[in-house]
Amino acid sequence: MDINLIENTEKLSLESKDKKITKREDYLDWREYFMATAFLAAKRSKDPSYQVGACIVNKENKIVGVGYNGMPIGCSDDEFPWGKNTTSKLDSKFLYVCHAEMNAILNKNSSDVKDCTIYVGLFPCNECAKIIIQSGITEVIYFSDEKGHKPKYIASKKMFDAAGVKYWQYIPKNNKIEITFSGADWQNTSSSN
Ligand SMILES: O=c1ccn([C@H]2C[C@H](O)[C@@H](COP(=O)(O)O)O2)c(=O)[nH]1
Ligand SMILES: [Zn+2]
Repeated sequence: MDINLIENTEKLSLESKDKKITKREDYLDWREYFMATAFLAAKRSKDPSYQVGACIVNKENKIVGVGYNGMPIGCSDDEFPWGKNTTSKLDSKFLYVCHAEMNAILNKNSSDVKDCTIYVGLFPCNECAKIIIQSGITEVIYFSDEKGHKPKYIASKKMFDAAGVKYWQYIPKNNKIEITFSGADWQNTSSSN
């Protein structure tokens, strides 16, 4: 083989080995990751009208609790009611459903949730606001405030303001985050080693 060709091939392969590999840039940032976790949890909800998820995060960016709105343990999703406008209040979901925020707090895997942030799909109602305040959570990041005009939700804001709990609306960078189970994503980018 031509000696120049061999030298050039070796030089080329050295150059490609030395090329600096940089990090991926399209990774989820922390906030996207936590709000997406709340949205994923909401997919577990059986409520036909609102599926709400919540994700609690500590100061070290560790998830310490996740929850969604659902019937209490032992109360069958098939036997307890999901309706709202029922003749008897006893037959409506309102008396039974555990809210996402309450479930996330009760599901905590740490000793407490003091100074944590809660990510929620829907701004918390007054009952959840009370539990959030009493649990020591100091920040609420919510996606939708579509019930914000209702007295319950106005009461939440009054309580958060009085208790010094910060709250603000999350505006997503991406409208969609896709999860592909096939693994094709990394097969296209990994090296042959
Ligand atoms: O702070 C909240 C407020 C509401 N939810 C849940 C409870 C219900 O399952 C739905 C709301 O349904 P409506 O039909 O609008 O009453 O959302 C919650 O988890 N956390
Ligand atoms: Zn609530």
